[in-house]
Amino acid sequence: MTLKLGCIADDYTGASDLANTLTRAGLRTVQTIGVPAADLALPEVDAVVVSLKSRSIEASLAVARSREADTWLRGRGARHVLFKICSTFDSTDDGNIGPVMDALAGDAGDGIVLVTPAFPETRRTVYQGNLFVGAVPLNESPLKDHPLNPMHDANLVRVLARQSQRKIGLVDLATVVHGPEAIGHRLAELAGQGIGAAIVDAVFDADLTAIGAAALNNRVSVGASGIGLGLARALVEGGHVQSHGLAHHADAPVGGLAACLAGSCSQATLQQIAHAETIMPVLHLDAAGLIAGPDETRRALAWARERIGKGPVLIASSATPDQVSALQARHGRDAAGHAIEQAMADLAEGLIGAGVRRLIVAGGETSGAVVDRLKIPGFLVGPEIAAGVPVLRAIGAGAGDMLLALKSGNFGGPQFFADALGLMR
Ligand SMILES: Nc1ncnc2c1ncn2[C@@H]1O[C@H](COP(=O)(O)OP(=O)(O)OP(=O)(O)O)[C@@H](O)[C@H]1O
Ligand SMILES: O=C(O)[C@@H](O)C(=O)CO
Repeated sequence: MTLKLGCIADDYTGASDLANTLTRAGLRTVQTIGVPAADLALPEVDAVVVSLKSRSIEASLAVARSREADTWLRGRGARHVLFKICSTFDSTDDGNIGPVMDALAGDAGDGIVLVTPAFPETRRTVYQGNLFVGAVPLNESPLKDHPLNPMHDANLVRVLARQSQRKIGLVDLATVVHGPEAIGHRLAELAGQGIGAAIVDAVFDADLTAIGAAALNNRVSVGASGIGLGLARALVEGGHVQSHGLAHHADAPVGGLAACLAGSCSQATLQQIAHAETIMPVLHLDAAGLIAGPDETRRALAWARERIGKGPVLIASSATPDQVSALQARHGRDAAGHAIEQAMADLAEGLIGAGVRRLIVAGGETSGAVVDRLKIPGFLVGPEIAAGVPVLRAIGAGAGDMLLALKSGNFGGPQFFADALGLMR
């Protein structure tokens, strides 16, 4: 295997978002869970997206795991490695975007790193270094209420400067519109001024093409699926990769029962759960009960077993920002988050034991806990359900023949669960 592109994603939904984007841009792509074991039979691919659950862990651990993935990817031919972060730059002043970027760029010998979370297809744009979610700045969007990484500053030059040892600069839109050479010249100018990373503006899809072409001149870049799209286009248009379609049998039916789990508390997910209540049984979990002990998950599994033979069900811990804050005040943010993630993993394990083979999970951290518990080593990419969310087919020993969808909290329309079930047969 000689990879044309290596990617390290800081959560599992973000990894599947990127794998979806690369696949649709013509790259044969596989998503792995962690650095693959030697016995994982990978198909011939152009790109590998190594999923880590590293977005909200201690920074030094995120750095160590990311460097392991970087070594594995470069050992299989990847000349360029994209560190895939959230399009809403989910992080705190303690990291982990800055520390991981510093480590990967230092290992690669890159004097300056191109950074952009822009992904116009999902209405994430960057202008003068400020991140917009739709029409509002990041700090006025629902991301200000994120349970783990509330975002209170839209200016990414400031945000990254608080996390990184490098000086952070800006490549503005007026430069980007003049193409990859102009971007490259500006990056060189900034590097000459001692700048070690630059937030790069992107508002339109065409900006991603220029940015991707410029990024390939370096060995590391940082961003979301938007820069991934730009990198893929540059690889195909530069003749480095022949464009391909979906992996063989990635979308073949598996049959079996279906279920949905929601741990995301995003505004989009809450809307999707409300719609799901019009088409399937939905159980709203007692989050405090999940933290208290196993009784709540036992109750939920019994509820599910009574119903899943008749059709899909949805089980949600999701709650409004006020409810989340109240629970976190009682139990602590990280402790509450971890306990609920593990409870959702317990539920997933129980649902698989009850015959579920088609599983939809809403939330990045929630997906990480579920996939780790199910010990799935990797995924092939199937059809796209919504922007940034593909059907995934489990691969690897012990995975069993399963279809999953790992939905980023903010992605998908109100009918997402129905749309996903319609594609996961
Ligand atoms: N009722 C609740 N109260 C407090 N925390 C909750 C509740 N339900 C879920 N959580 C926690 O909130 C966090 C949700 O994070 P997760 O990454 O799963 O979703 P997300 O951030 O919306 O998705 P993404 O990362 O893909 O954008 C998890 O730690 C989860 O355990
Ligand atoms: O880029 C995004 O917004 C998503 O892929 C994500 O990272 C969700 O956790």
